[in-house]
Amino acid sequence: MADSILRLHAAVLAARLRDPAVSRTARLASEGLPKMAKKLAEEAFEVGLEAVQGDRRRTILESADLIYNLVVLWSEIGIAPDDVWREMDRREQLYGIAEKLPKTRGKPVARAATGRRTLLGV
Ligand SMILES: N=c1c2ncn([C@@H]3O[C@H](COP(=O)(O)OP(=O)(O)OP(=O)(O)O)[C@@H](O)[C@H]3O)c2ncn1[C@@H]1O[C@H](COP(=O)(O)O)[C@@H](O)[C@H]1O
Repeated sequence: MADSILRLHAAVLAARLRDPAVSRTARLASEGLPKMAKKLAEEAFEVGLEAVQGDRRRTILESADLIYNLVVLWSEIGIAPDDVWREMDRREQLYGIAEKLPKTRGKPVARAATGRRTLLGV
């Protein structure tokens, strides 16, 4: 899936330069960030709606639309997939460590270099 999103990101960057009359991506780019944000929110809602209605197939279709609109929005503000992958890796390493530590008051704790237990301020 990561490769698909990388290919989609490259295609979106290229499509932004095309004629808005023939490219949806170029049209979204010409309409600007508020329109992109609106479309992204709409698609997120549609994913949830189809899932609640039990329509697996349409949930998959709407999920692909959601990812497309997310990548279009990323392209508008200079976010590349790798930026998001790095954050996901950071969380995995952080929470992965936390999973091995006893939790206190519902929050994971981490053992500081000094050996003192501290709450993860995430
Ligand atoms: N991956 C996608 C992609 N996914 C979804 N969509 C568009 O997003 C629409 C789904 O959102 P909506 O249901 O809101 O669409 P809608 O019903 O037409 O609603 P409106 O926003 O038009 O009112 C689909 O009808 C597609 O037109 C996509 N359009 C383009 N791509 C890819 O983006 C790249 C650039 O393509 P162009 O934008 O066509 O140049 C190519 O690699 C394409 O494959």
